[in-house]
Amino acid sequence: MAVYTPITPDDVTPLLAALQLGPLQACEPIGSGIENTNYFVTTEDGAWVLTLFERLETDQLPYYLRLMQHLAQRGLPVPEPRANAEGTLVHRVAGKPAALVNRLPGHSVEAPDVHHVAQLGATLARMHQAVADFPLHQDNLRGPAWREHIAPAVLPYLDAARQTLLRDELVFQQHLSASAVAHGLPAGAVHADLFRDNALFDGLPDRERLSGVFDFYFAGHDHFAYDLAVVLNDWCIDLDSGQLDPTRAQALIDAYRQERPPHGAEWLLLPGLRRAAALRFWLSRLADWHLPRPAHVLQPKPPEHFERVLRACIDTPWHPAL
Ligand SMILES: Nc1ncnc2c1ncn2[C@@H]1O[C@H](COP(=O)(O)OP(=O)(O)OP(=O)(O)O)[C@@H](O)[C@H]1O
Ligand SMILES: N[C@@H](CCO)C(=O)O
Repeated sequence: MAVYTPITPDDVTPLLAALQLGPLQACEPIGSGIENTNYFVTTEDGAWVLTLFERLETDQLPYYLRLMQHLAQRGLPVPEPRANAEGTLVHRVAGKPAALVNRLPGHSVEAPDVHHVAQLGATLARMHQAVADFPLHQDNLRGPAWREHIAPAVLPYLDAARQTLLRDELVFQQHLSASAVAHGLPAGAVHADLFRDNALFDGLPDRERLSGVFDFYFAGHDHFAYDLAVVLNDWCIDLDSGQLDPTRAQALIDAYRQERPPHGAEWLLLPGLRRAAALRFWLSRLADWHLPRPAHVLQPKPPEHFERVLRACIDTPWHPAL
């Protein structure tokens, strides 16, 4: 249950007035999610999600909220943060920085099939195209600099074989990041954490439509092909083995390239970028597991899953059929 900051109607009413929304009808805590406090809020104008940020500070939020606004205003299925009369997207509720976004319909899909991943691939490509004129910049805060910083902190918790895997992979990734071909890859503001639990599908079984993509709070500037690698490593992985399911992966890639045909170098580097993506989540899960931040991560996710994904990426690199 992720409600770190309980709120009452009296906490929400001033915000609704500032956002020119009708009177509060309901306000229910959302149980899922581990990072922030989230509430479903209903007014006569519609259904909303109120997020009270428990980790990010007010001055860190505009990048993420402006990116969501940018994508939503270009027709992507992304929640749009509601602005006050001054155009401000970051508000304050119960002493915490807060945002109010429209509530998307649907539910998350735990076992996606080719139909789901194809829709996700097409939407991801449209997101990558839509950020061409996004004016803000923030580095991916879980990118190479963070990787080099966090690895020594988790290394002492690993056995010898895992230490070797981690050290070798850091060296491989240093070479990849420094290569001329990597520097030439198309890049922009990317989601960088678009896992199954950050998308919603709506509609009849077998005909479900992607209704939304949310949780942009790890977004940053990175290669589009890296974002694609993050998505492949979650949506197209067999959770029992950590192996890529080539049928789903090919369906996702086919849908992606119909919307945005990637450059040759993006295909060339995809196996290495899948390794970078697996390493990023292995490291963050190791850090959450061994170095938990007080009261923030209640249920750390098992790091071993991404260790297996990383080993599978190294042992059986996958190249899509083009
Ligand atoms: N705009 C939205 N429309 C509908 N449901 C939403 C929306 N935003 C969030 N939710 C619901 O709230 C839940 C929690 O949101 P989210 O995953 O962003 O939690 P968090 O704690 O902020 O982040 P994390 O997943 O990193 O722990 C989601 O699983 C989803 O069910
Ligand atoms: N999607 C991440 C958590 C948020 O970064 C994971 O599964 O480890």
